[in-house]
Amino acid sequence: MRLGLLGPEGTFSEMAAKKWRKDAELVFFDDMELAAMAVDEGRVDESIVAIENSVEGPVGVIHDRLLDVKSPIVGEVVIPIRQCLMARPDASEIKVILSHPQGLGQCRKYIREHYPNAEIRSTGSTAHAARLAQEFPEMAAIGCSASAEKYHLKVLAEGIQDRTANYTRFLVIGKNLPAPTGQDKTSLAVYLDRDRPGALYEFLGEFATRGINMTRIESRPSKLTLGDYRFFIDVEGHCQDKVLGEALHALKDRTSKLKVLGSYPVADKV
Ligand SMILES: O=C(O)C(=O)Cc1ccccc1
Repeated sequence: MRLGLLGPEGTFSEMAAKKWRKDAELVFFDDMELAAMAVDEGRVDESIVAIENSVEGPVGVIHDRLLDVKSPIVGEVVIPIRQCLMARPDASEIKVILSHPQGLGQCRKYIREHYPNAEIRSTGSTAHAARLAQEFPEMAAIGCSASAEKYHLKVLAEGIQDRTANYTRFLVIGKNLPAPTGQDKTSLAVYLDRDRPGALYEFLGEFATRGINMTRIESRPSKLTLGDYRFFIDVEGHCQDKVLGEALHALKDRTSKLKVLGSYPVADKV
């Protein structure tokens, strides 16, 4: 089983990948979008990508990318995120702080208070930041303690995220839709006619009237014009469940621009 993810070694994505599947062969990509597309391209059997964080919010590019990905979402993994600041053991004064935009966004307060004059630079991943900090003594990286170990860096501070409770949810993209388990979630993307009052209300009404619980709604720009959006919606249930199946059927009659991204078992609570 080949599992694609954001690299290099030592990312939070690797932590999530190991939680999802202990024995997979990990295939690292330079950015998450490449990992998201890798199943469609036949490079891997599954991919794992971050979709949202409890402090910093959605990973926009992955939402947008899911519109083109043909392979279904087959699972989700939630992991706690504890951010560390790390630098070479012989680090000089820290002039530059590096991390993935999600890492920087989760530690804004810490950076502002402790390194108000540092230059902030975003990198492809937290492990990529650690790898750079290994080369330059004036740089520090924000990432997980595993990457400090991996790149022989000293942890200068631990648990520096703005909120102690900090969780990231990852999606697994795979080849085949898993069978219903009774504890599932379905992810959808929809583009609605914005010039009609009540379009979203009516759309969501198909769930509400059937007693289907919505667990998430996210809007993303359609990229067509300003003020035009797509909605990413998660609801409880599997698309092959009777009631949700009926709701989806009714919705497909309402709009041709509905994509079922996948149905998958709800992640274990963390
Ligand atoms: O860069 C990483 O380590 C990732 O896997 C992306 C990410 C970054 C910060 C928090 C969660 C996921």
